[in-house]
Amino acid sequence: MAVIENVPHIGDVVCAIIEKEGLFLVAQRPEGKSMASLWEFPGGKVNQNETEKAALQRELQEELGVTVNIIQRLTPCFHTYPDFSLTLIPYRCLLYGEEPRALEHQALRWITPYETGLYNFPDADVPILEEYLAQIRSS
Ligand SMILES: Nc1nc2c([nH]c(=O)n2[C@@H]2O[C@H](COP(=O)(O)OP(=O)(O)OP(=O)(O)O)[C@@H](O)[C@H]2O)c(=O)[nH]1
Repeated sequence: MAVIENVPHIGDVVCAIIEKEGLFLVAQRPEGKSMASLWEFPGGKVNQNETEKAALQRELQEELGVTVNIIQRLTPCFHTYPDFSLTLIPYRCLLYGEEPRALEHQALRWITPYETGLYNFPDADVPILEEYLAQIRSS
């Protein structure tokens, strides 16, 4: 029997997989927020009348104080949590040179693809990580 999920949809959330010299950036969500201490890709909700790319650059300025070079949109992931659903839209990005600062996160880490298993990510990130890791392994 099909289960009908009846939770609010928060809309589109863009996130950035920022790469540097074979590493990529993960950011730890702050205490006191939902999914505290999980590691995520920096980003946030797309506002009305805002493009995905503009939202991504705005969020990265707010959270990390950087502007990135947006390289590639990966496959969006629609996911339902117990209390809300979202569409998480990932972009591969490169840095212009500035070093990201943890303006809103507990911590930032540059990790190798091999270290991914050491970090706990929100469930919506899992298929995104799988697609990204498959891409870089085959390149
Ligand atoms: N930035 C980001 N958000 C993610 C990821 N995975 C994931 O499920 N999310 C969820 O997407 C939403 C992002 O919206 P937001 O950035 O505007 O919200 P927020 O961190 O202030 O959290 P809040 O909704 O608890 O206030 C959050 O509910 C967050 O938990 C991810 O990799 N990056």
